[in-house]
Amino acid sequence: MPPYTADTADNVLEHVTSLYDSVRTVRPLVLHLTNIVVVNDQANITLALGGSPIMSLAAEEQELLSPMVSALLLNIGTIHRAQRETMLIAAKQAGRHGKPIILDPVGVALGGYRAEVVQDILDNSIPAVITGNAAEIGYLARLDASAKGVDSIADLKDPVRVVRDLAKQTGSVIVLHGEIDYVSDGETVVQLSNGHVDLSKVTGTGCSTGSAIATFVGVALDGIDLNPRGLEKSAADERNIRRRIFAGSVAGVLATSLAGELAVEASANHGTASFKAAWIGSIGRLTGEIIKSRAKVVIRYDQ
Ligand SMILES: Nc1ncnc2c1ncn2[C@@H]1O[C@H](COP(=O)(O)OP(=O)(O)OP(=O)(O)O)[C@@H](O)[C@H]1O
Ligand SMILES: Cc1ncsc1CCO
Repeated sequence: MPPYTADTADNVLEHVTSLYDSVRTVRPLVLHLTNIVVVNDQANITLALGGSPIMSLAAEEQELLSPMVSALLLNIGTIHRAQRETMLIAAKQAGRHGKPIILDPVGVALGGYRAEVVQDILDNSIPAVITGNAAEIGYLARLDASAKGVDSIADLKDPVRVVRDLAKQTGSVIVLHGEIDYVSDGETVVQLSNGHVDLSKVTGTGCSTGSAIATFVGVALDGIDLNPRGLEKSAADERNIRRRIFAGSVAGVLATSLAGELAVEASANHGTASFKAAWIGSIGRLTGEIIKSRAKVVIRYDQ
C-alpha cells in the first residue's frame, strides 16, 4: 500500500484502489463463522472479489484453520450455543496467530442472548472491525456508555460522533452501514454516499459487506502479524495497522454499494432476484478505476 500521508478523500481512495489492484494476487483466505441465511452469498462475494472463502461450523478445526487464514468473520445472525463456543475458540485462536477479526453483531439490538454472545466475544478479543447497521451500532454505543456510567446515550442523529467514539472506546474500526455509510478508526471519519435503495430489499447485503470488509482487511494486513510475540509494537506500527484496517473497511463498503449501483443499471427492474444476481456479478467486475471514478467519499471533521 502507498504510505499514509494525510486525511484526505483522495488519500483514502488511493489506499482503497491499491487494495482492489492487489486482491487477486494476495487471494486472501477468509474464514467465515456465519449465519445460515446469507452464507452462500458470502462465499460467492468473497470469490467474486478475488478472495477465497472457507465456511466452518466445527470447534475442532479452528486450531488448524486459524494459522492459514487472512481474516476471521464472526457473524452472529443465527447464533446458537455450539456456534457461540466455536466463535470463542476461533476468536482466541485469531488472537494467538495475530489474525484480524471482523465482527458483525447481527440483531444485537434485540438484547438477550445475542447481546450476551457479543459481550463474550468482546471480552475475549479486540475485533479489527465491528460492522453493523444503525440499530446494531447504536446498541453497542449505548452499552458502552452505560458500562462507563455515562448518563447520556449515543444518538444516531449524530452518526459521525457515534462511530468515532465507539472506535475510540473499543479499539476497533467501526463501520455503520445504511443509506449513508460511515467508517471510523477513532480519528478519521469517512462518509460514503454510494449505493441504492434496492440493496435494502434483498436480505444479506449488510452481512455480505462483512465478507467484503474481511477480504480487503486480509489484503491490507497481508504479511502482518497483529500480535507479534516478544516484540513491542511502536505507536507508528499501531497507526500503520489501524490505517490498513480502515482502508480495508472502506474498500469493503464500497464493493457492496458501488456494485448495487451497477446492478440497478444491469438488471433493468426485473425484481429482487435478478437484482441480487446482477449485484454479485457486478462485485466481480469492480476495479480500482471504477472505484476512483464513482466513489463518493467525504472526510467528516464534525465535533
Ligand atoms: N437506501 C439505501 N441507499 C443506498 N444504499 C443503501 C441503502 N440501503 C442500504 N444500502 C447499502 O446496502 C448496504 C447494506 O445495508 P443495509 O443497512 O440494508 O444492511 P442490513 O439491513 O444490515 O443487511 P442484512 O440483510 O445483511 O442484515 C449498505 O452498506 C449500503 O451501502
Ligand atoms: C434474516 C436474517 N435472520 C437472521 S440473519 C438474517 C440475514 C440478514 O441479516
